[in-house]
Amino acid sequence: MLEEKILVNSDFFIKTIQEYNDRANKVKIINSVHNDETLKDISIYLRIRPLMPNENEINSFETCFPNKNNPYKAHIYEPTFRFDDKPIIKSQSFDFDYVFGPNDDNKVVYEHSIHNIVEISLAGALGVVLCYGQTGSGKTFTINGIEEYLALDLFNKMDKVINDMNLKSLETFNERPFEIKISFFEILGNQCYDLLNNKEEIFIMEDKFRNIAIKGLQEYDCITADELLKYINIGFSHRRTKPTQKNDTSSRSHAICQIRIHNTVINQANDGIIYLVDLAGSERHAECIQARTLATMGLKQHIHIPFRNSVLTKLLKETFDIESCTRPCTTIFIANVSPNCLDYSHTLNTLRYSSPLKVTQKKGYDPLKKKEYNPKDPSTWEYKHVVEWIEKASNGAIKPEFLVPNKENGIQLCNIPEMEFIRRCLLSKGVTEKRAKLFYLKLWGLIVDCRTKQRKAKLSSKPKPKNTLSQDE
Ligand SMILES: Nc1ncnc2c1ncn2[C@@H]1O[C@H](COP(=O)(O)OP(=O)(O)OP(=O)(O)O)[C@@H](O)[C@H]1O
Repeated sequence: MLEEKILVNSDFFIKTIQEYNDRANKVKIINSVHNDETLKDISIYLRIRPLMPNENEINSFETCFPNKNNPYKAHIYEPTFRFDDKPIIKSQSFDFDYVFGPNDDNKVVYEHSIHNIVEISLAGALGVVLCYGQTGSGKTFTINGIEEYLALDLFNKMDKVINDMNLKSLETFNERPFEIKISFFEILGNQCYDLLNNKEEIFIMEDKFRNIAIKGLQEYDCITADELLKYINIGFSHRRTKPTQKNDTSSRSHAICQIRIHNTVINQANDGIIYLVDLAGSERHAECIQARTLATMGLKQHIHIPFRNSVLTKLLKETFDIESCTRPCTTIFIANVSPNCLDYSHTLNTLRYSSPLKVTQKKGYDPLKKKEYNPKDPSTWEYKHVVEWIEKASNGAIKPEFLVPNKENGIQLCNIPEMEFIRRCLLSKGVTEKRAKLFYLKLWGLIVDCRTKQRKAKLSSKPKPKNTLSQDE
């Protein structure tokens, strides 16, 4: 058996991989254009777990490593054999928005990749964290750890946000400006079950206005971080698991923790939502993410996003369907892998699948190149156009100095979450919450119209079959 042969030759492989890896770490980084500080629409991270004690016992060794000098690169080494049975190594490298190594604990993962989501969802945005990978690669370990830090962070950050948003100055301020509600459910094939309500069946449905609603789901109000954590732990303990060779408690379903943040001071605003998703292995959602990242890259042809094909992607439609999404949305995709030599082919699959999801711009695409000004497309507006639009569209009622105090351009204006947008509008004298909400919808009407026109234009420019992603199955 190949596995036995690999383990028998482990001394050779360990030594050779070490040499290869030392060499890979010495390669100079040229023109690396990563910027960790900016919160992108979609970020793709890799997490390599440590070897487990039971793997060490059988003489297993590591084949996947983060680059020591370039945190955006990972290397994988295939232990294999020549035709004459001589052991050899083949190496490959993959790029990510960041690579977490076996020594990075959940706190590091949380602080580096997730914590920004808390602030934006308190301001009304949508934040989605998806963990993906083969069985036993550390998905549940990661999402569980993130949930614990997030629960504490959410309650800690509330005071800061109340001050930053100046909520106390609003007439409608009350003692509990944010209500935090949690629900926890699992998706098993096309069926969904409420993990906080005796696994009752629930239904994810799309109404005729294409809004998604979950029928039958119980939500629990949490006053403290401890309460939030208590529900998270109950949800996890009720999840369907089955022992596998790799993992005694392998998950068979997607587990989704939904945290809804309702702002009681600015009632008109949509709630901020955080989804934490522990995925059972399936590639349908990754296909949607892939199509979604392509859709943001300025490609000429229309990219079809097959989000209606699974219950999960239907639920997370706003994440995937950039044309109908009416609020800022941030998605964090964490690919989890095992470094164990015996998991080599699964790990390579995950790397091959997830690394290209990272938004790599098309040749010749320059995100900094100025787009030609179009009064109907906010993404082309400079600050002066934003000011013009605010004054004209609000008949002078909303003061640009309050809505865009940092001289925001059109893209930045569209990225202001709803609650924050409404709050800024309320700083102009005489503006009511309802009027502020209508003004927000006016802006998003423009954005959606513009996206729809772009899609139609792309559709009419007849895509070449080899580049399209339009087959649903
Ligand atoms: N980064 C890590 N550090 C330490 N231990 C880890 C790490 N990642 C995973 N583990 C351990 O590895 C084992 C498998 O992890 P986990 O259950 O999270 O895998 P999984 O990908 O969710 O598997 P499945 O899909 O079968 O549910 C667990 O015992 C977990 O504690």
